[in-house]
Amino acid sequence: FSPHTFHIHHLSTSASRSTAKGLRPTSVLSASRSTAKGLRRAAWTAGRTPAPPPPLPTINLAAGTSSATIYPFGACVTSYVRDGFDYLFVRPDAKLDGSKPISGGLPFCWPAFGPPSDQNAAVGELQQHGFARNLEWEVESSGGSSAVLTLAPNEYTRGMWDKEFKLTYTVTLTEEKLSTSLSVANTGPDAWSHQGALHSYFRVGDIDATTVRGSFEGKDVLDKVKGERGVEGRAELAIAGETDAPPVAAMVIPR
Ligand SMILES: O=P(O)(O)OC[C@H]1O[C@@H](O)[C@H](O)[C@@H](O)[C@@H]1O
Repeated sequence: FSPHTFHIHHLSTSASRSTAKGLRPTSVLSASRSTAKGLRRAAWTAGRTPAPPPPLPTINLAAGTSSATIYPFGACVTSYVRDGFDYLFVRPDAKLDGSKPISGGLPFCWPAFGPPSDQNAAVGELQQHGFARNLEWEVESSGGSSAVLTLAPNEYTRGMWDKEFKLTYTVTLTEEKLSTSLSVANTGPDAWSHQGALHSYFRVGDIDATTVRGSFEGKDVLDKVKGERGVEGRAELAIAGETDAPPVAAMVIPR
């Protein structure tokens, strides 16, 4: 068994009530890209309301022989074990101390997915992936096989994004299935646009035997490894090397 991982972005936008979905696999980052990412992340986390001191608290769910682990930090499900197999993957270099978002499991990108852009009605200059992954969520209820977590604005979010909202994330485990549901409420008087993406890390047993099917064909993609835009010609993706090519439409809600 050799563990590999790929991300799958389940992405939706709500700018014009349209939705966009994108699937994007990736593997190991090159050193220079990783360094650049680290610097951007450090700038982003400076000034954030601190996470609780490590070790971060976790919520453990159980249903029969299945189990799941959730970090209220980022409302991130980091483990889902069924029949002895953990379907989720946490990157070996992931930080689990609140110093940066958790790179693993089912992290949330909200209220933005793509990088800062003056073309983007939803996010403007907001940091790529938004701020929901950077914050400790409230645990509204937890026990046995389900948990409900919420996130509301604070000084940190208002400093970047002056919108009023309430996010409610419900995680439910049964012996056969893990279900997650995110509800986004606008609690203020003004309309706003946003994007939400589950930046999922799945564990796979054999990357050479893995393909990802989705509505990729004909989509403009930004190939971040090659540093160029292109059009995806395939409907089913095999992973032959480092892959980081999100669909362009998923990254920006046009103004
Ligand atoms: O924030 P994380 O979980 O470390 O994920 C980072 C990845 O996020 C993706 O959205 C980007 O396309 C990648 O370039 C980047 O490496």
